[in-house]
Amino acid sequence: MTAMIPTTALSVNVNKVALLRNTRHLDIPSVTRAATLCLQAGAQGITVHPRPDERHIRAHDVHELAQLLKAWPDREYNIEGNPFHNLMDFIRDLAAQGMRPHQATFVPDSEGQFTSDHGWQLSNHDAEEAKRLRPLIAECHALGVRVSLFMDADAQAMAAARALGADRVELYTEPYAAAHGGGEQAAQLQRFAAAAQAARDAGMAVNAGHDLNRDNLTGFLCAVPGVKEVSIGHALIADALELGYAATVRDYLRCIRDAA
Ligand SMILES: CC(=O)[C@@H](O)[C@H](O)COP(=O)(O)O
Ligand SMILES: NCC(=O)COP(=O)(O)O
Repeated sequence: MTAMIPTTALSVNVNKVALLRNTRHLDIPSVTRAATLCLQAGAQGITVHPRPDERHIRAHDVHELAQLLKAWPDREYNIEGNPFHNLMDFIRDLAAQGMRPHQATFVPDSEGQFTSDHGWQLSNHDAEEAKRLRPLIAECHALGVRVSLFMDADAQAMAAARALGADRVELYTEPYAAAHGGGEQAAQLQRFAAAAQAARDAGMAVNAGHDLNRDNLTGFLCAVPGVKEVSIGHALIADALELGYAATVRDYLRCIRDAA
């Protein structure tokens, strides 16, 4: 099946399928089967965030999904994680085996972090961290892998992200999701729109993710036009428990289309 190319690509994060699978030694539910069903339903990509504690995605999942994505040449594989922990090893291994991901999303999580809750802080006092990121971004580029930096919606920080060589930023959308439906929603959307514009002005494309769902996705994309990719996991997999993968993915694609 050929995926439609909407303005915004949907990358399904399958972490939570692995989380459920890991509670037994039976290999169900299958992570690769979940990814296949999402791709068959039209998702434009698959995302994983292999955390160092392997609470959900494990090393073999990263490799099996890379193998699977080879059979879907018009779809993208996005691997998220902290490049100072385990992420670079995955990227180097996959590239050495001819299965490089399309995109690496660098996330500043600590080892064992509950879930991602902030983007990179690239202000002057963290110059040391920025210095360590630059060569890793260059290494990804040399391997043919696009780099996206996970960032708070701070317009002022976008030039610094670009100066490190980032191709994209992924805007951390939890503050918008938490404000959705309340008095702060409009102000949050303004912040995100300004940050997205600043990123584009600096020469980067914009991704978004964290706690996006069927209720808040269309509103976000209407207020923040031009987002290249949304990566969605927790809510989408929860919806799939009720609706099935295919119906769920189709409904998220509808949410994206409704914003176009
Ligand atoms: C960077 C980001 O927002 C996602 O990777 C999110 O953190 C998913 O991770 P968990 O599924 O471990 O919560
Ligand atoms: N980059 C965000 C992601 O992959 C999924 O986040 P969530 O939908 O699980 O909150």
